[in-house]
Amino acid sequence: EIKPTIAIIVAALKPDLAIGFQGKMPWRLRKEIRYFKDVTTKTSDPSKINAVVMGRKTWDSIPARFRPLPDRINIVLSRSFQNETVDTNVIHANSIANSLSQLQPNVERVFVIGGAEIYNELINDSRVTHLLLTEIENTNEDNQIAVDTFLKFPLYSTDSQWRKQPKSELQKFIGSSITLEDDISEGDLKYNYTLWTRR
Ligand SMILES: NC(=O)C1=CN([C@@H]2O[C@H](COP(=O)(O)OP(=O)(O)OC[C@H]3O[C@@H](n4cnc5c(N)ncnc54)[C@H](OP(=O)(O)O)[C@@H]3O)[C@@H](O)[C@H]2O)C=CC1
Ligand SMILES: COc1ccc(Oc2cccc3nc(N)nc(N)c23)cc1
Repeated sequence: EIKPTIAIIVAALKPDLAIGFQGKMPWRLRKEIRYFKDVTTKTSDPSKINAVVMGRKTWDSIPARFRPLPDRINIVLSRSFQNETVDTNVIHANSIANSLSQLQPNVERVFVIGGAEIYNELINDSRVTHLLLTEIENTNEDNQIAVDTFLKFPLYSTDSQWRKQPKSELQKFIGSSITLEDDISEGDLKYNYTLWTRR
């Protein structure tokens, strides 16, 4: 059967690729959150739906009134889950493999949305072929951002198998209805959307 594309989607602060602080995101970037919602929700085939995969701790930290993330299948991973559909659009699974075997045929793309433990495992899973990384930079060295959680992604080493794609490839991947701005600034933070694929 056709296998859905599996993409990691994450926003990280360069150069150490920080993503969290005390269980939450270290920043709130309005336009970036809209990009996340639009990219993970939009399908090219209107009869299909996308899925988002997250760790149990990330699910637990979504306020109950805001979960499941709307208009997407929500897959939650926990080692203590059986593999079952627990609610409309909510699937419990104890491995990414099992969660993928439970997907209906109308799923177009699968997005891995966090958190740290899930990211750092799945970046090494060959089924993950795309990385949508929002690269954030702090333009104010006098105002350091508190972080305590990092991606362990081998992106910048010379022998890395991940290659940053040109912006045109990112635009193709997300579709022309989503506008890609460059060097977006919100407060002290400046960020760019990037697409990486395995070489
Ligand atoms: N900057 C960004 O874009 C994002 C940042 N984050 C940040 O990440 C942090 C949360 O990440 P983290 O604490 O690592 O938690 P996660 O959300 O990664 O959840 C971890 C849990 O997922 C389950 N799990 C992990 N691996 C597997 C596996 N192989 N099979 C089955 N279940 C598995 C386990 O659940 P159990 O214990 O039940 O077995 C584990 O405790 C927060 O700071 C959050 O803000 C999160 C998303 C996006
Ligand atoms: C607490 O629950 C959640 C925490 C983080 C999360 O993921 C994101 C939230 C907001 C913006 C996000 N931006 C990018 N590029 N990637 C993500 N995974 C994002 C989704 C749910």
